[in-house]
Amino acid sequence: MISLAEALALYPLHVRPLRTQAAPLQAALGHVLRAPTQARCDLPRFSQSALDGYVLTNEDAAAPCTLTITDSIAAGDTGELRPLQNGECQRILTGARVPPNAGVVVAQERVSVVGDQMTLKEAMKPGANIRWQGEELREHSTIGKTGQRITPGHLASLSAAGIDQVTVTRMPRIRVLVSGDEVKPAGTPLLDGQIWDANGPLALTWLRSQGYEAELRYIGDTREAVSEALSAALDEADLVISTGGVSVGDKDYIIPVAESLGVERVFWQVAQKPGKPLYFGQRGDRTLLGLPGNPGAVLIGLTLHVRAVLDILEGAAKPGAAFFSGVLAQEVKGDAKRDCLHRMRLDISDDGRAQLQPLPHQDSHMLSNLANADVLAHLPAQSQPHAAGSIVKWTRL
Ligand SMILES: Nc1nc2c(c(=O)[nH]1)N[C@H]1C(S)=C(S)[C@@H](COP(=O)(O)OP(=O)(O)OC[C@H]3O[C@@H](n4cnc5c(N)ncnc54)[C@H](O)[C@@H]3O)O[C@H]1N2
Ligand code: MOO
Repeated sequence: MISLAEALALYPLHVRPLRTQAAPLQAALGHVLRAPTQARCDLPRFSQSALDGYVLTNEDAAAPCTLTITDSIAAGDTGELRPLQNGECQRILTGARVPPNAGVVVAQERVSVVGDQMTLKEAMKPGANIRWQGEELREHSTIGKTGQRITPGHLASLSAAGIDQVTVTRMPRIRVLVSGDEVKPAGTPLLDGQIWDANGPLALTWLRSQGYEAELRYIGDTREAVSEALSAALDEADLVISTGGVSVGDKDYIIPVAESLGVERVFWQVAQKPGKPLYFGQRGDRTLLGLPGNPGAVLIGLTLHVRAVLDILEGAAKPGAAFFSGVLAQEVKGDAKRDCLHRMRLDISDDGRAQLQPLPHQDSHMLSNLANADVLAHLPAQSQPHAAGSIVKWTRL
């Protein structure tokens, strides 16, 4: 058995990022950038007004004055601009280009206008209310680094800088195999000894919530069924996620069958609770994560292990779940041998402290507390209890 930290450290040593491809920007949301992107223009692209008002020279704006309004410039006007003369100003709208010798823009609320005469009542600071060309960034400067996952805001900033195509990893192909003779899809009538499926919905909707699509297959507990399904999945997918059948029971076929199909084991069994009998193996560039069947173990498998593998496949700079610190609100029993991953409620107090409220029903066959849980707290292996008030790491569920 290896520690959770050791398991997470092994993924980057074995999983290789998928090949890259050019993608139109709009299709790149949620993908990881695999080459830096450079702005194709200064931002702002040209010096422009920040307000609806009047544009004048710095000399005229240095003292109260009355000026003649000679021109009007709107956002989107592309014609030649007439330079300002002393004693003159121009009407200007937000986002419009300023004339070449513009000094300031004054908001229309701060002046009085009679006919074509504009009166400035008080002196203005040079440069006021103009968004200067390149003040945010310069053409060719980097606005996206290799390894960043593209968010809507990042995508918008790339678009504003003239980037319409980016280099990203293609989306990983994922297959989910839910094993167990007892497991039936929700809605199916059950016989004694059968249960409704939790792992299939958990895996598929977790993947969808992270931006991935996957195909799901149910497999019965025979060597032949497991072999046929695993073989097909390993042929088709970059990542195969199975649930169940990885412990020591008579019908736990996932590992022996995978290895008979050429999968090489990297590890089996991680000192984590829940989810101890987790399996990680590879056949060439294909990865198999065999998650233990208890739904609580699947939750940890997805949040920590699948997350890390997907991030590496996509070339993310910081693979794996992001952890933050919080204060444990109540004492929690320790486990001498395994790191515990507890589902908790996160409260941010008025003084800004992240308080973690442990929830009942943490056993690995239980999921009902997820109706109230926001985070997974990582409680390192220790025999003594985790004291109320101690600082622990947590990640979002
Ligand atoms: N002698 C030992 N027995 C077990 C050990 C051990 O170390 N020695 N480990 C236990 C632990 S810890 C876990 S976790 C489980 C994992 O076993 P498997 O991966 O083989 O999972 P299954 O036996 O197939 O299922 C476990 C449990 O989960 C239920 N299950 C399975 N699939 C679903 C599903 N899709 N939806 C809802 N529930 C599901 C299944 O009915 C079982 O109750 O092994 C322990 N045993
Ligand atoms: O590892 Mo199991 O998920 O503890 O019950």
